[in-house]
Amino acid sequence: MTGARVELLPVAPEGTTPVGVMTVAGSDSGGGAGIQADLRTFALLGLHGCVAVTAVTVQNSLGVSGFQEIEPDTVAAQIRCVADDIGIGAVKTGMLASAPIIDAVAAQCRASGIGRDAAVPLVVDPVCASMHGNQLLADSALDTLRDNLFPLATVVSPNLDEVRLITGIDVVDAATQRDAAKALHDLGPSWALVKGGHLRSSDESPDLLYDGSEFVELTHERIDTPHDHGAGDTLAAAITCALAHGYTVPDAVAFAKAWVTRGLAAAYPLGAGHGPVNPLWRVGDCG
Ligand SMILES: Nc1ncnc2c1ncn2[C@@H]1O[C@H](COP(=O)(O)OP(=O)(O)O)[C@@H](O)[C@H]1O
Ligand SMILES: Cc1ncc(COP(=O)(O)O)c(N)n1
Repeated sequence: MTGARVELLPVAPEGTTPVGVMTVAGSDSGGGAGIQADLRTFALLGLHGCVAVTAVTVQNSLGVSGFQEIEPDTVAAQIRCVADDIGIGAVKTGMLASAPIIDAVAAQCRASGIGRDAAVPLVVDPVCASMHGNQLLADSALDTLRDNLFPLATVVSPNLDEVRLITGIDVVDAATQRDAAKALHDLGPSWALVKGGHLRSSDESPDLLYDGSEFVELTHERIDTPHDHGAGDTLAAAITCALAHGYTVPDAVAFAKAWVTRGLAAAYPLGAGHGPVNPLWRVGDCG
């Protein structure tokens, strides 16, 4: 299957330093989501990707059978040492696993000038569970996520299950999607993005962005594929790349939406379960 043409980001000439971005996320041993998905998008969009590992998941195409968290101080130290030396154009968070890790990440972001009121934009993808339903964030961490990380975010990007956990709102149509965007925005991010990937009632994939005054609707065709592992990570990673290039949030999300849709159109089977969103189409495009 081929998808629509995507306008790409500028690429640094050979031998010059590309724009840098960082993901603060969990490792997916199956290579479909988490850090592996983020780095794939960072690289294929021509950015230099840095990583703060939060957890190591034991995961394949069928699900997550366990994970080991990284010490909160070690997570924060990874952010600090990269910010102090390499510099970062934007940061994305994904799986954060626990309240102590969220607290450490939020404190380090404040200290390193990362966040909505600082120089470096912060994309918070509040990963709570895998697409297979395996829990990736402790229930006890939801309050910390809402109170300590959301107010720092330039944009938050929950899927509909995460919206329900965070706001209590069950999004079933355009009206409840607006209610959810308002409730998320009330938690303090500059922009709230309510992803409509799980709204299976239409032949579109409607996402809704809100900054407290303006709603921006971003809709693309729905791709008919079971291979959508890592879609949320890929979207948030591409938003992060575009923000690092200086895009506004609505332009960054519009760019990322086209990127993830193209990756879904190119998705491939893997193992016995769900294959990943596939930015590797870009390699063929280059050759
Ligand atoms: N089948 C699909 N076709 C087109 N876009 C999709 C499809 N599934 C998800 N998306 C889009 O991919 C992005 C990630 O959405 P979603 O699947 O809701 O996130 P998550 O992976 O966090 O559950 C969103 O922009 C959503 O609209
Ligand atoms: C390490 C890690 N991070 C994020 C996800 C969510 O991705 P998905 O919703 O596609 O399972 C995941 N499964 N694993």
